[in-house]
Amino acid sequence: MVTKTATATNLINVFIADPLSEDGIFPLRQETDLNLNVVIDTGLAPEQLIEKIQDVHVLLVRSQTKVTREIIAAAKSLKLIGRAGVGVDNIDLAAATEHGVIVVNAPDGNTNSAAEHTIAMMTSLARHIPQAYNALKNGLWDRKTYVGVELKNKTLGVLGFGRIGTEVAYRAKGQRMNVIAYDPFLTEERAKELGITKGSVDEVVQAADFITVHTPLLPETRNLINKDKFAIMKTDVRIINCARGGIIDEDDLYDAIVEGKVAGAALDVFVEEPATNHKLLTLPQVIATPHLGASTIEAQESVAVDVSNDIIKFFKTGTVTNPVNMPSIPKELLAQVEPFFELAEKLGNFLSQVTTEPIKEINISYAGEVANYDVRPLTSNNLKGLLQKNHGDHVNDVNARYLSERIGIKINEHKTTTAKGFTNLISVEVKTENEVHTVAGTLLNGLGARIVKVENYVVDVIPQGHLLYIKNTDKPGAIGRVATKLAEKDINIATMQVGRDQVGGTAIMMLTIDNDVTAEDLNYVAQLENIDEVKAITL
Ligand SMILES: NC(=O)C1=CN([C@@H]2O[C@H](COP(=O)(O)OP(=O)(O)OC[C@H]3O[C@@H](n4cnc5c(N)ncnc54)[C@H](O)[C@@H]3O)[C@@H](O)[C@H]2O)C=CC1
Ligand SMILES: O=C(O)C(=O)COP(=O)(O)O
Repeated sequence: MVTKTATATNLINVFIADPLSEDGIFPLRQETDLNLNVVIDTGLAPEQLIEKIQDVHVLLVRSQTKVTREIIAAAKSLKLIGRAGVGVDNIDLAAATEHGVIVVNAPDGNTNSAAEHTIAMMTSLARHIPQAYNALKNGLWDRKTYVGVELKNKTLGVLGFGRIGTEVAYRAKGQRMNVIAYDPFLTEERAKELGITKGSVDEVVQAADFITVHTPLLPETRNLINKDKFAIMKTDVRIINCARGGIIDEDDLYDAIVEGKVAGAALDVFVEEPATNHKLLTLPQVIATPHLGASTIEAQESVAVDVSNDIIKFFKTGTVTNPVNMPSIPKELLAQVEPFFELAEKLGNFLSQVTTEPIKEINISYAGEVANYDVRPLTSNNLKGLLQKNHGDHVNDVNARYLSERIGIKINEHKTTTAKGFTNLISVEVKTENEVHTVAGTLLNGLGARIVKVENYVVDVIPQGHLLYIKNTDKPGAIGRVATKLAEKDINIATMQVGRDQVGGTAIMMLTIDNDVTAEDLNYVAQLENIDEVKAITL
């Protein structure tokens, strides 16, 4: 993933809107190559935040700050939103993508803390520790009310078997529990390897004595546990939610506890937070913490270090380690496709300057070695180049595909192994209502990028600097006349390539020139005999 980077001298305003570990943001504090201006201002109301982030390039949050569409739209200079944690349900990802703002999170840093908190909550729930503690603090030595249940030999149902779900399962096995889990990505082999059982959602909730959820909050996981699921659970089941409020239907959970189906629930998260006045908190069977799953010194330091490092990496290299709103490019793939990024972008850029009507369709063909790779990042770069003419800096890898589709461009990618004598060849064709244009480029071993075909003509042009694209009728004298006219305008030709379809037919000239040309210069050349079209292209 490569996007436009700020230069080292640019001031980069980093705004921290939620409390982060000071040790965790140490990488930002000690960064000297970048000109970072770090401001910490937490607990702001949305209107205050909107006012303060107009010139902010990076917004750093945890789960409290809701990064809404309005906030993203107000932050005109925003390039990156960093989430010091896992869940990004507090960030409007669609709005971020549309605005070309990359979102990064810290997926690994709080896994252990969240898993430990889940186990602590399960144990507390089984043994009524918070209730007993509360009674004793109030002077009550009550040993009868707080008789608990053991974990040993009980079945723990885990819904969502990602990082945290897996860590919870390891620990539950240490408590000698049986584990049954559901996750769309959990395979039979993996389950076997871990000594757990794989089941469907219904099989999990039916078999379990304790149920813990560890999915993200998504449209598909909202109310994953609802009254239909409570209906098929064992009586006296215990429920734990240290993931997100909303995965379990709160009203249905309340009813299931009151009806005596559910023996108790341990909740770290709620649909509305802060949840100080929640009806579930009135039930003695419910124990709760105020979203503390990730609140350890270690996790907070770790997640803040991870996002801080990603911010620095982004502004230095244009790449990030943990992107959320675009596919992450694995290291090996990045090494393979990165050399083609610039070529792909320039081919798109070239076509945007040749085309005079709105583009309706783009056909990108990858041939030779490059066709063996996942070429989606290259297509993004190509589209970025294509849209830059009209969208300028606003288009980047994050939103190039989205913006192209939004303006109705049909995107087709093809792969073929035959590259017509080249090791690699990227050919791009754009179609408008009345026009079709093509360009193809390659990377020459040790020599860099070359445009090797424009329309149907074979050329050999370095895609850099100022180019003139001239269409003419293949008649003697055309080349000389163009050269003379340009010289009259003090425009120096660095290189010139010519091609034609047949003797006396249509021909093209591709010139690289040392300086930019004005519209008047172009007209001057266009009026020459046998010259049909003159276009200036800057790459
Ligand atoms: N209470 C707290 O402070 C914390 C809460 N969390 C929450 O925990 C969630 C999980 O975190 P990780 O394990 O690190 O994420 P993860 O991405 O490693 O795992 C999530 C798993 O959920 C699975 N999943 C998605 N849709 C599903 C569905 N419909 N049914 C079953 N499984 C489904 C995914 O396949 C994935 O394996 C986060 O999204 C976040 O909301 C995370 C850290 C701290
Ligand atoms: O990482 C997550 O998803 C969490 O829920 C942690 O939230 P927090 O950063 O503690 O507000």
